[in-house]
This record gives sequence, C-alpha cells and structure tokens, in this order.
Amino acid sequence: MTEAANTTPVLDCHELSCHFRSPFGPIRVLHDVSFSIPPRTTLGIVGESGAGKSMLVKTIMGIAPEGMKTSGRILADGTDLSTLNETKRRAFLGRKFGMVFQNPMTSLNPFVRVGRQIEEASRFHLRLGKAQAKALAIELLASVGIPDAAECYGHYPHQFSGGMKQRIMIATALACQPDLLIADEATTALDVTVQKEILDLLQVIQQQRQMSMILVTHNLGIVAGRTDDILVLYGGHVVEYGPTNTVFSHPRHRYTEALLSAMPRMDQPAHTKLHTIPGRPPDLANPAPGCPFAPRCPAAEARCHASMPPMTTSADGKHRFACYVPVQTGDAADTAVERRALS
Ligand SMILES: Nc1ncnc2c1ncn2[C@@H]1O[C@H](COP(=O)(O)OP(=O)(O)OP(=O)(O)O)[C@@H](O)[C@H]1O
Repeated sequence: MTEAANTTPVLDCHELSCHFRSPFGPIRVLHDVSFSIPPRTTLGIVGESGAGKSMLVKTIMGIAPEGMKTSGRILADGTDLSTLNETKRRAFLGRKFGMVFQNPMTSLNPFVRVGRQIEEASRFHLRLGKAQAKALAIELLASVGIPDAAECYGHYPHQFSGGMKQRIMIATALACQPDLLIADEATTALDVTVQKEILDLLQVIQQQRQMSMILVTHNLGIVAGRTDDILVLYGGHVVEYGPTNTVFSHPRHRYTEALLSAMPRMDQPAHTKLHTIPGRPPDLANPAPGCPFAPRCPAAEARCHASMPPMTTSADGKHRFACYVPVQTGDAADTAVERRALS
C-alpha cells in the first residue's frame, strides 16, 4: 500500500498580531494576520518598506525584538507552538524551519570558517558527530553551487563574493533539512544578475527537497512565476491573499492593483513610464480608523476612511481581500467575512 501524502500545512498562522509600547502609546505592527502554507508550496509575502514583512517572519521564528508583544496561534506541521516551552520550541523551530536573511555579510561570522558555520546547526539539532557534520557541510556547499566544496569548506567568508556568501547562507539554512525555508529579502543586497541566480537556486532546491518556502520581498517581480500564493501586507494588515496567478491576473485590492501597475513588464514598449503610488506609507504611531491604504487610494469612499473593510472571500474560497470598493472582475459571488474585532 502506498503512503498517502501528508497534507497537514507546514505552517498555519491564525490572527497573528504584534505591538510594542512607545512614548506615543502602543504601536501595532501586525493586525490579525492569518495564512496557511501547504506542503511543497511557496508563499510570497509582499509589501513596501515598513509593511511588517520582517516582523511577521521573525514572530513566526520566535525572534521578534525584545519588547514586541505578540498574540495569535502558530501551528507548525500541526503542532501548536504555544504548547511547547521555550527550549522545546527553539529546538523544534531550529529543525523544522531554516531562514536566510537579507545581508549575508552580517549573518556570517567573519572569524569562523564557513564549513564550521554550516556544521553548527546539524551538530546541535541533529546531534551529528564531527565527521558526519563535515561530510554534510561539504555536500550542502556543493548542492548550492559552491565549486571545489571540499576546499571551500575551510575558507573564511571574506574569501567569497556576495552571491557566494548568500549561497553559503542557504547551505546553512538547509543543514537541518527544514520543512520550510524562509528567505527574507534574501537577494535584495545582490546585483540583479546574481539575484536571479540565487532565486533560481532557491526554486530548484525547493523542488528537489520537496520543502515549502516563504519568499519575503518588496518586489512583486520576484514572486511572479516563483510562488504558489501571495500575501500582500499593507501597514501590518493583510489586504490581499490568494493564488499568485489569480492575484496577478485579477487583483481585487486597490493597493495590489497599484503595485502591479508600478511593476516593469517585459511586454511593455521600452521607455514606458512606470506608475508610482502617490502618498506615503501609513504612520503606525497615528493609525487612521479605516483602511490604511485609503489616504492613497484613488477609489476610496467615505466608509473606507471610517472603518477597516471586512475580509471578503471569493466564491471558490481561495482568494481573500479587504476592500470596500474592490477591483471588479465580473465575479459577483464574493462572501464577506467579518474580521475579528480589533482590540
Ligand atoms: N525593533 C523594533 N522595535 C520597534 N519597532 C520596530 C522594530 N523593528 C521594526 N519595527 C517597526 O515595525 C514596522 C514593520 O517593520 P518591518 O521591518 O517588519 O517592515 P518590512 O515590511 O520588513 O520593511 P523592510 O522591507 O524595510 O524591512 C515598522 O514600522 C518598523 O518601524
């Protein structure tokens, strides 16, 4: 008998919120963020600077900055993380999730040989012996495209280019064979051609290892063709969430629509002027009562400024958006789902 494929979401987040205290009162950085990542799929988390993307993944990884109060439920492969004590939770997350940060220059220790840095996680979490951990580190270096992996094992970070350092960071994140790899703006600091190489590498690794992946980016172009689903964040709110193809072809939230029209496209004639989104991102210290995008939205009505729109779900249940005046698609069968009252 063949074993049924596991369909339990690798990550299930329910109403994640976080805030911190400031001299101006509490500042909410995330508002009831919910999403789910099925096995072997990739989620793109998109939004402009300050939208809360990094805070979201840091909250999931349990590394939100000190003073940040978080709430909500996180299930990793069906396990509710709140049921684990701090030590168990760290061990569990260290094995299940790997993370690649934006800047490999600051993530790698300049004084430690790269092989040793890759070995650290597998020795700690998988309890591998010295020889086994070294063999795995060399195998991982080779798998992320480092030439002469056995020799490079003993090199220091400064002996590698930026792109190679990022490959080493990916090898480090893969050391415990995670179910989920989180890449937080992992290519932003790199040249455009190297960016593409690293994104292609991540995609190949995701497919080879049958893992799930989160690509965090401010650039919609990065998630196009590389993700199954997209979560669009604005001012700490999920404004749109759904299958990438649907969101690209039929965006419903006005912010997503604006982001898409600000994106350069191959099918546009050269020198086409790109749209920009007028106005400024919301001031989290002085949140307006309504939709955070309303002050910049060309379609905003009085109600958009007065209260946060409820989350609406498409007829097939796969596409969600929080907008009173969504972009029309001809599909009228959307269902409004009231958000939990915001405290
Ligand atoms: N250590 C911190 N303490 C307090 N507030 C913070 C801290 N780090 C970030 N913030 C605030 O949280 C909000 C979300 O920040 P976050 O870094 O998650 O945004 P982002 O979408 O990842 O943006 P970027 O792409 O610029 O990193 C911002 O308003 C930011 O000022």
